[in-house]
Amino acid sequence: MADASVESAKRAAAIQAVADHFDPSASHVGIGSGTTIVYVVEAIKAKSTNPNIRFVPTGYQSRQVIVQAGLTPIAFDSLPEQVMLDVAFDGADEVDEDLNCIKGGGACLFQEKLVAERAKKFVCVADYRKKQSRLLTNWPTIPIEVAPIAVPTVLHSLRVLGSPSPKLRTTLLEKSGPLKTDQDFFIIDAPFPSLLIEADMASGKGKGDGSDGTWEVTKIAQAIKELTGVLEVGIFSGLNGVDAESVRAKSGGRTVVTGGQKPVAVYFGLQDGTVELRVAKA
Ligand SMILES: O=C(CO)[C@H](O)[C@H](O)COP(=O)(O)O
Repeated sequence: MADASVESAKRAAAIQAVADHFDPSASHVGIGSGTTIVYVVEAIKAKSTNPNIRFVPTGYQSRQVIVQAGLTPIAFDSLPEQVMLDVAFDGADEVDEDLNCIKGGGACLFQEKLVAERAKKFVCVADYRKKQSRLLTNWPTIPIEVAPIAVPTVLHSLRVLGSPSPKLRTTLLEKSGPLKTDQDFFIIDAPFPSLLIEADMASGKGKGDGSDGTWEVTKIAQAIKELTGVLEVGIFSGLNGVDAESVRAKSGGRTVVTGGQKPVAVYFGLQDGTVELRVAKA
């Protein structure tokens, strides 16, 4: 059963995030997946006056939420090539102090990453349980979307990378979510020791490349993504949309930046009813 304090924390954070980042004159808005996003859509619906806005879902559940609110969905692959989303909102399973996120608790990470990277700014909304200083503190595992035929080899490779007991997801987590993804792939949940951020490497807390048992957020995401059979990894790290755009602009548009996965802002609903904001460092 939903915990009332958690639910009101999600709602408070959603209302604040939408007040700060949803512009009713926007033309395209990304909508993530999960339970928190329902409150975001509720707040958007209350503020939206423009019938021409198109909402881009991150999967089946997300599309249902958009349609049930009476808003108009548009499929990600129907977006004209030049169109960027004005903003994308999504939940997260855990967020560290550099705004790196773990996502995929609801098995939607692949489309969530496509949508986040397509947005000029990506904004996360979460309750207090998700607010941590390092990833893999409270949320135990990295969700990884894998082709069914590759599950045994990816499980083996994850153990080689240092995950003590990666497991194929065969039961629902506490939240609702399919065991097969919208792509008909599987999810492996891989535990690792809590992940280092750049400041930890600078202060000598570990090499962060797995050689001493420590992994830095982006390095483990890259190492897992390189495994054949892995479609996507539920770590959102690297650049945020604003920084990615400035890198592209400086190269005259010739650099394809894989990134823009990180939120520019995360709104945490707290237990006392207030909302705490974490923003990207300047
Ligand atoms: O990544 C996700 C789904 O794959 C969700 O955004 C994440 O799990 C947060 O969900 P909730 O808002 O229900 O806590």
